[in-house]
Amino acid sequence: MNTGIPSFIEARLKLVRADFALDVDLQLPGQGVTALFGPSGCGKTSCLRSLAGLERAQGRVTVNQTVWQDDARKQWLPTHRRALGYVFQEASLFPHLSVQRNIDYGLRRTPVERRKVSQQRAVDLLGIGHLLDRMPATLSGGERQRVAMARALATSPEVLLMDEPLAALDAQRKAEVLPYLEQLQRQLQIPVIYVSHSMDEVARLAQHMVLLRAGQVVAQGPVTELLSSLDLPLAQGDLASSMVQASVQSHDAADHLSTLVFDGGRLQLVMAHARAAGSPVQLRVQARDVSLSLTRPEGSSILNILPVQVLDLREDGPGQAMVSLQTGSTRLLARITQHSARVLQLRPGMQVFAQIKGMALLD
Ligand SMILES: Nc1ncnc2c1ncn2[C@@H]1O[C@H](COP(=O)(O)OP(=O)(O)OP(=O)(O)O)[C@@H](O)[C@H]1O
Repeated sequence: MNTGIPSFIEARLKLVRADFALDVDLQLPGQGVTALFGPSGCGKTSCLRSLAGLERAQGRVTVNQTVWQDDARKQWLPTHRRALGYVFQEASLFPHLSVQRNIDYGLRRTPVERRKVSQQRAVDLLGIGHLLDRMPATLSGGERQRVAMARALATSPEVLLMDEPLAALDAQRKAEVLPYLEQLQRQLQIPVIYVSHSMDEVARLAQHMVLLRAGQVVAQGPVTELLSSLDLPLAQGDLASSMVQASVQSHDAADHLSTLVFDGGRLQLVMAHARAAGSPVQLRVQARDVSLSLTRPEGSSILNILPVQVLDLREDGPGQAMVSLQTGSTRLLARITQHSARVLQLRPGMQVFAQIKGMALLD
């Protein structure tokens, strides 16, 4: 949405290669995580490298109203003069320097008056205090990546650019690093642009998303909106899902059942480990796990039944229909058969009941 107020990051970039052209116009927020998302080869890395000045795209880039590049005015800041931190897929630490000295190296680049994140803070946030004397070759992949993030943070960047920082890690190491990324995001006011092709990662980390395809922006906006927009490929097919931001209201220890509240109602979820009342909880609800009925089902084993309004519906492959739904400000998707959509005579604006058969806890 163009409000006339400049976004924190504005980038108009064109890059032409033999078999590929990047042509994007980005307006990105100054807080939270923005995911650059799309299929392999769509230009995510090229876009990130162009923002950093590691790739010589044509156009204009401003960050917090500082011009990083403006070809019309022949302005170009080289990468080392852009206030950014860059984290690559494979941690690129200096092998001959200890963890401490790797971090010092990042810090030296930052003039004292621009230092907002102390070295101690960066070390604490990434939980690497016990690793400072170690050499990079002795670290696990996950630890190396945490050090790389701390080094990037210690430069007090205006923006952190991360190119699939978890891609080289196995599932267990990923699970180890993800909480640090979340922590970093919650505790600091530094916006992160995060390249990923994993929807799980995006759903868990990002609030904002740029959807790329063949070098072009298909859509950009809040993740929850893009996920449930029936015009976009994310809300199509068997893997479509929506997100619910909730918080814990109470926990029944006997049944391990937590009651969660969100803008749109209440949900109940079995949680092995109780969380304190008020704790935030992020849920992913798959469209195929949501069914619809015209009246509130009685005597069902399904715990979560919500009154919702039908926003829109589309055919979604042979015999299937995708229905977008709203309750409060929360959007849900239901993937049902076209037969059922016809029998229920579903139309935009109708009030129905959504039964949620399952949901995944994302954090
Ligand atoms: N240095 C290069 N020289 C020539 N072509 C390149 C170069 N780097 C990338 N490309 C091409 O540019 C296109 C975009 O690549 P890019 O790496 O930006 O995509 P991506 O979305 O990040 O992909 P992936 O998810 O696989 O990492 C691809 O067609 C790729 O083959």
